[in-house]
Amino acid sequence: MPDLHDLSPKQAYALLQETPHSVLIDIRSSMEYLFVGHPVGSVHIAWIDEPDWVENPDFVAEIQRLLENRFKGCNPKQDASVVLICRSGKRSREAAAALLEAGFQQVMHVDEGFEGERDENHHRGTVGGWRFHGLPWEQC
Ligand SMILES: O=S(=O)([O-])[S-]
Repeated sequence: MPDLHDLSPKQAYALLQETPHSVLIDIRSSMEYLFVGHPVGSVHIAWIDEPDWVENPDFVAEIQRLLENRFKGCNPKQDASVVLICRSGKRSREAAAALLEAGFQQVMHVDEGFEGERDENHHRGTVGGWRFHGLPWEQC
C-alpha cells in the first residue's frame, strides 16, 4: 500500500496550483466547513458529520465519483492527487487511510489542517494551519 504524504499548508497550495489532476477535499463536518471557513476551491466531503458523528460509509465512493466526473478519461485511483484537509491534521489521517486501503495511489493531507493546533490560550488559528499561513479561504 502506498504511503500517506504529509504536506504543509504552503506545500499543499503549491501542489494544487501545479498539478492538473489534483483536488483539495475538506473532510470536516458541514458546520465547520460552512461557518469556520474553508480553502477556496476545496470540495466538501465529510468524513464524520452530524447528526450521528459516525464515519461516512460513502466517503471513498463519493471521492471516486468526484474524480471520475472532474477528470474524465483518467484513472482516479492512479492518476489523481487527492489532498485532504481537516481542522488540525488528525481526522485527515484517518480518512486518508481509508483511501489508501481502497487503492488510491496519490493521497496527501495538510498536516496542520485548516486551523492548526491550539495555543496556550486554547485558541486555534494562531500557531499554524491553512488560514494562519495566509492562504485563500472563505466562509458563508
Ligand atoms: O480535525 S482534527 O485534526 O482537529 S481531529
